[in-house]
Amino acid sequence: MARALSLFWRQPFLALVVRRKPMLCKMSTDSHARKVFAAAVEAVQPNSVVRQSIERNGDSVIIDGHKFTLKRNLHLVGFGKAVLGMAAEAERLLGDHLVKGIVSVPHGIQQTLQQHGKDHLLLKENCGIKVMEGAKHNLPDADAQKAAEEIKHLASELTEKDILLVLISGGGSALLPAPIPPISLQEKLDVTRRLAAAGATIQELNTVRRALSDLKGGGLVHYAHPAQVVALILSDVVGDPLDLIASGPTVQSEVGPGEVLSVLERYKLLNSLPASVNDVLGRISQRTKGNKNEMDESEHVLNVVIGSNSIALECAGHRARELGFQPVVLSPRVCGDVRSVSRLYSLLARFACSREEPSAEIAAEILSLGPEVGVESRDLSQTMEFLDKGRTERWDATCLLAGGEPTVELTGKGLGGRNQELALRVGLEMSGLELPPNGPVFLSGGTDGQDGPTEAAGAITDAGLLMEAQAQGLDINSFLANNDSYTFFSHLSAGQHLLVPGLTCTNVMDLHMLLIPSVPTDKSQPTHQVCP
Ligand SMILES: Nc1ncnc2c1ncn2[C@@H]1O[C@H](COP(=O)(O)OP(=O)(O)OP(=O)(O)O)[C@@H](O)[C@H]1O
Ligand SMILES: O=C(O)[C@H](O)CO
Repeated sequence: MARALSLFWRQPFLALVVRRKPMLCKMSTDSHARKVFAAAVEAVQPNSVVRQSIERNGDSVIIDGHKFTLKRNLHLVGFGKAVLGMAAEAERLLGDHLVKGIVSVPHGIQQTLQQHGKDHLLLKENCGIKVMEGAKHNLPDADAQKAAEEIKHLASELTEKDILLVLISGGGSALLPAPIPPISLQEKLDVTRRLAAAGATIQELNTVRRALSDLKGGGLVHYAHPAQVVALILSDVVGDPLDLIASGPTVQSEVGPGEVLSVLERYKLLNSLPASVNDVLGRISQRTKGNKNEMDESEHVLNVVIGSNSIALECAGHRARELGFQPVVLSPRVCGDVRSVSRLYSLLARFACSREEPSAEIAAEILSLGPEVGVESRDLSQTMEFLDKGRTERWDATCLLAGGEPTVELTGKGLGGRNQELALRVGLEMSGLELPPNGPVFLSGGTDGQDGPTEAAGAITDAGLLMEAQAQGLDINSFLANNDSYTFFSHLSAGQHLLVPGLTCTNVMDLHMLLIPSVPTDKSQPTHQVCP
């Protein structure tokens, strides 16, 4: 068996320190999962990521190893759901050199932050940064368009002596709408809505948005030229692609018209586009990419990712270690259909908890899922190697962490989100397996604190889910068929499985966690743990 597995694993064993701690019961594991999730969210708070990325040194500032001289020449713009807290911290650190600023933030956010006691993420009155709220329900609207116009105006007045600090986070696309004339805001919105409804990914959506917008795809840099542009980015896209996060206003788009047209064709929109959109797409086809102006403009830009899913996973790992788990990070790029993703986690649970050597078939199935769920074979192999070591060396507990953004194909009309649906599916799949009764526990949560249109961020499940649901007269499969995971978890055990952290003020996609207890390899040993 070991030989069979070694065919799949090419990476050397990781050096590990094995510690002995008391075995965990399921209730405490559940609370540990919540603590680890909280640490992940804490690591990517907008104010702390900005604080960590800006080094102030008298009248100069160092960002990502680059030094800039401050001479009352700093201007600030921002757009995105987490940008207010980022701007508040930037103002605290650099406010004495700030000339003017404008941030475009979600409708109602200031009031919400106040109500949640998050005053440290709000800007002081008269601080020189104008806060413009818009994009109700995450959709571009006239208010967001006005903010985009003011941001464009601010950028276009800058000279080579100026620095433009650009704060970017998820939701930035809707908060910076600047359709290229003659496209109207409504026409642009209709195109993106139809693409989204047809199942286009965020990469595809933003490929099209960039082509129809004056500020996206490097447009903002164009207006700010010749000023120095420094963009601090909180990433909410798998793989942190600079040109796609908030549709890349500070990154010259390398994508030609062919790619834009092929997205529109893929979702059968090509023959039903408004004349204005066809007009703009036609003009883009004639524009030559990589011309001298664009190269000059790019030389004045520094783009830095200051917060991401990887950073959240790293800090989650530290917290897990403090709580007595051996952490292992699978990948920050988990995506694909929620069914394949749930299959992956239930297989990993089975693999880790096997009382005998796990079979080569499980390992092979895990590896075969890789391409569907966006995880490299190397990462899967390393993780299995780690889990196998934990199993054979009888570690007290292991914490497998991953992140990303799976997708749900909506077929029902229920209330739920991809995290709750994933947790429900993993719980259901684990219920059919022979697993120790004290674990594993699975958590899936959106780091923004909101999973789909629900007040929960996600849910926590384990192998006892099916029995628990049956005892309470809840039929998991009918809830799943109706995409009604939130309703299911609200009814189950008075909502105890729901993860409800409230407003987190950040967003670096989702976090997945599998907490795996120590598994006795000797069959004679009991597996039941009693909670104190
Ligand atoms: N009833 C449901 N069950 C399962 N998934 C759902 C349901 N309703 C919506 N979703 C999924 O939730 C996702 C939208 O979630 P959410 O509102 O958390 O946005 P998001 O993708 O995290 O965007 P943002 O980064 O802007 O917050 C969509 O992918 C959608 O398929
Ligand atoms: O604003 C957007 O385009 C999405 O949140 C991805 O960054």
